[in-house]
Amino acid sequence: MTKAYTIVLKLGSSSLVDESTKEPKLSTMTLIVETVTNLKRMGHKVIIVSSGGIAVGLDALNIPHKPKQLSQVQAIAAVGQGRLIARWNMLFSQYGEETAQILLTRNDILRWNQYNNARNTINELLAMGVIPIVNENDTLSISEIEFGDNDTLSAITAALVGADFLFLLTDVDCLYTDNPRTNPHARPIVLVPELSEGLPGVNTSSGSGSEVGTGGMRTKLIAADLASNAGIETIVMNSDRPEYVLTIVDYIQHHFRPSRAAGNGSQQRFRELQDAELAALRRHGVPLHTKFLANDTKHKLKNREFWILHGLTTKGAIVIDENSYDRLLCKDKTSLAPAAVIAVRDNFHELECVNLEIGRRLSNGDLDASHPVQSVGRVRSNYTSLELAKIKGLPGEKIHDVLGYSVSEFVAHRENIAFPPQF
Ligand SMILES: Nc1ncnc2c1ncn2[C@@H]1O[C@H](COP(=O)(O)OP(=O)(O)O)[C@@H](O)[C@H]1O
Ligand SMILES: N[C@@H](CCC(=O)OP(=O)(O)O)C(=O)O
Repeated sequence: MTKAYTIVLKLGSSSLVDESTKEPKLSTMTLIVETVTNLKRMGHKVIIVSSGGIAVGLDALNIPHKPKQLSQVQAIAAVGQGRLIARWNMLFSQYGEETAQILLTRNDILRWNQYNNARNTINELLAMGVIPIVNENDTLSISEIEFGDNDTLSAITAALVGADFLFLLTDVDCLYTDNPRTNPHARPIVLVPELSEGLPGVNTSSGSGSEVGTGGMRTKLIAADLASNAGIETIVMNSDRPEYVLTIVDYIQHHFRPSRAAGNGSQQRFRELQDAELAALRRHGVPLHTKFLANDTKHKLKNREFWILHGLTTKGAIVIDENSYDRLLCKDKTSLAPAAVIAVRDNFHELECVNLEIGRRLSNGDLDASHPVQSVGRVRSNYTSLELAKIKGLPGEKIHDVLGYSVSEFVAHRENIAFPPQF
């Protein structure tokens, strides 16, 4: 291996804790520590996203099942997170490696400078040779500010630091056509060139396979989609042989020739793609895993766009007309004027992140309720929903006349508008 990569390794709870006894899987953790140490010695930078705080807390407090009450879960996480990080520390210290704990909620990346601070801190740790270990701050997290699952958090972390690879280590070998725990006929999916085209014949609806996991394969697909949008390749693999991370990185670098342009195609084409890649894996002695290819540079989101689309929680919606949307998309990149706005939905404060939707305008200027609206992107609005309801449809110069003040002639400045990659 020659090129130095930045690699995010996400470990699910079921990989770190026995799902029934809740006892630590120390042998797996040791293998992970060895793998991370080896990757570091090869010149790669590694960030761990470690689940397991709640599962470890359940074990420490002798509580058999995760309670429903939020405050109890938060208390359990406070106990478990300390133990979890102590375990990682103890194992890494055997190899002379230093670790750092980073606990995040969406509140911590609410402002652009906070998001950048988080990046700077992680980069500084990497430069110091320290291994950052990230988890959601479950003790303080409530639904409004939570990432919800560590698959999503790991994708956001990977995008934050501009990683090359995101490895989701879990308790199955790869993505299958169906849950392999319940369907013995489920077939492996080893290559996904284009997640946005959907996955013909793949069912991930059964959720988590273990009592300690969150989200199952569904949240891994969401994470892969986010990472792909940020230009990061995602790999789903089994955590029982973490040293295979090295084999897989080596295979991707030296043997795998991605052809994302081909897309997934029809169900028949998709199956052929799987057969061809399975044969290649066997030929090169590479273990089963799923590769989700990344968007190319042209279709990859810039940092700030990623932050607006995926880092921030969204409230309400601003509905604009199609022509205004086309103007926002075009190359000269205009800002969003109040004249474009047809309707405002739900309540939001200024500079909160709001869904941007397109709808049809009736001749009286109102929204045509008989026509479906379509979500197209997100904006950070300069005005609250109440203010916008008063100034919608007006030219920017009229804002002062109506409100008695004007923060800006635009509803949202260009830098606060983001769209998913356009293919
Ligand atoms: N199509 C599928 N392919 C593979 N696994 C699936 C699929 N659908 C559901 N699953 C379940 O997803 C589980 C992995 O997710 P999860 O339990 O959340 O693990 P982790 O704790 O590693 O995040 C598997 O154990 C499996 O039961
Ligand atoms: N933040 C939580 C884990 C949440 C989560 O997504 O769990 P998992 O599906 O096991 O990766 C914890 O530390 O217990």
